[in-house]
Amino acid sequence: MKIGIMGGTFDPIHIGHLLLGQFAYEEFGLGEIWFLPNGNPPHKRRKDECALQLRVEMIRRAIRDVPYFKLCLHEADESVHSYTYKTMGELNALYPGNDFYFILGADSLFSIETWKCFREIFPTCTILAAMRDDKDITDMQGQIQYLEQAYGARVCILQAPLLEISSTTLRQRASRRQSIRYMVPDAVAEYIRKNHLYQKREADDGRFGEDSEKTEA
Ligand SMILES: Nc1ncnc2c1ncn2[C@@H]1O[C@H](COP(=O)(O)OP(=O)(O)OP(=O)(O)O)[C@@H](O)[C@H]1O
Ligand SMILES: O=C(O)c1ccc[n+]([C@@H]2O[C@H](COP(=O)([O-])O)[C@@H](O)[C@H]2O)c1
Repeated sequence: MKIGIMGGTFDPIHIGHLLLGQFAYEEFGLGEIWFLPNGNPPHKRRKDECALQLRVEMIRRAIRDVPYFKLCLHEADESVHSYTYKTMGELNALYPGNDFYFILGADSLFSIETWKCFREIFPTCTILAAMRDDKDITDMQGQIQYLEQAYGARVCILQAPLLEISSTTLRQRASRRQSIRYMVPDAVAEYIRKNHLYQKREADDGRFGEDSEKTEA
């Protein structure tokens, strides 16, 4: 089977991630998309980060209605750093009949040479790279050609809607008690609200996320 791997910190998961999964599934004829939350990402250490268990719960809620979206807990260990080269090597060994497609945004494609043992990633998967932020198609094609020639990487452009949305923006909006509706699935917004995630104050005054009971107009 052709498996898409959507790796990320998912703090929190948002519709940008889900759309990448959906478009990769359709465009490349994938059988399943595995959402792979990293347990202990060495490249992302922040004071306000959510514990792995909470990030996983948000993914569960985000993907529960989509039969071909799965949760992959292979990196779900906060006691060790998560490294893609290691994970992809292990997934290939564990599931030898599958072909893996690693899905990422342009920011990740341009920083991949800073990843640990990054050369070892390329033989384990085809990379599906989506455009993001300030990188345009010419930048992307240049970077793809470079990675192919320098390392024998297999990289394809993933045509997905360009969305200026990030987990950083969502954490900021949540901490300011601005709505995150439409940027995350309703079930994720509800989970964030109920558990007071990304908020400094303990109590929920009901304003957050505009998810309090509807009144008639
Ligand atoms: N809006 C988006 N468009 C394209 N790719 C995205 C988008 N959001 C996230 N990605 C990609 O999804 C993968 C996982 O991203 P991650 O979980 O770090 O989310 P993020 O929104 O980039 O988080 P943060 O703002 O905390 O850095 C990365 O490869 C990233 O490039
Ligand atoms: O292996 C590494 O050194 C490495 C460095 C940066 C990012 N990654 C992986 O790239 C994916 C997207 O990461 P991020 O930072 O956007 O959440 C996710 O699966 C990370 O584990 C991996």
